[in-house]
Amino acid sequence: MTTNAVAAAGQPVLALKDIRKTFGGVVAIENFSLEIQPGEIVALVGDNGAGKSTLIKIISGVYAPTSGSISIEGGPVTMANATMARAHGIEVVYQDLALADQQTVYMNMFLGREPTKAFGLLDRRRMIDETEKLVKELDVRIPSAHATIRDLSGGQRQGVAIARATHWASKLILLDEPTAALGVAETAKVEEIVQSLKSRNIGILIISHSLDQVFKLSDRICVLRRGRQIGVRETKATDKNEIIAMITGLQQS
Ligand SMILES: Nc1ncnc2c1ncn2[C@@H]1O[C@H](COP(=O)(O)OP(=O)(O)OP(=O)(O)O)[C@@H](O)[C@H]1O
Repeated sequence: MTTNAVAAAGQPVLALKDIRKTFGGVVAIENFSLEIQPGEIVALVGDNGAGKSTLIKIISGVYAPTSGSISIEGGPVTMANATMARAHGIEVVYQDLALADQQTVYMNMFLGREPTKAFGLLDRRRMIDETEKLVKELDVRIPSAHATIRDLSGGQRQGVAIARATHWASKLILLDEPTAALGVAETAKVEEIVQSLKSRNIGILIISHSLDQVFKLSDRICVLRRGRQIGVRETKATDKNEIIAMITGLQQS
């Protein structure tokens, strides 16, 4: 084990402490603290406007928190922009699939981070090999690494987006409503892929409006209401009624 690995052992991949974010007079997030362990899936739930997207944007370097701290494997970091978050091993998968439609699957896996060989030429062989290996491992069923994104179904595209995040994320993947635009069978396939990421020892934070999905995938559930962290529950030790009551602030009968 390297010194870094020893230092990191037992540390959460991500620790947020007392995060607060305001937009002018609007308090979008207050007093938010959460730790995510390697191999853990944490679901972030809350009604519209609860602050979920704001939190994802803070973790991925899109917004700076107004106050509070972020640590990766125990070391404090500043996430000044999205590039910095990526350099810290954090990748985001959005519901609207930030893929280049006209490009092949393998080009999409490396967008902006293409490996090169002599004279700055793209190392296409390596891109194709790495793409094929990963889509096989994750069982993303696409015709080929050469397929063009626009010819794929929504589920296949989301599979590619998750594979890309998996390729680059050494610490954490943020999934923002990854199945919102998908049908039933495609959702099931994407859920299977997300589940399989646990064995890669990275942390996963997933935003979902589907409590079925949250209960199927997560180890813990974190509830936000109007920017406040209402509580975090072990998924096995709670039920939908309790989570709905936490989301709405109303007792379930
Ligand atoms: N750029 C911004 N400028 C001003 N206010 C903002 C901005 N982004 C978010 N907010 C406010 O912060 C609060 C949290 O919004 P956020 O989008 O994070 O919620 P959400 O839980 O992701 O909601 P949804 O489920 O509808 O996407 C809301 O009151 C919203 O209006």
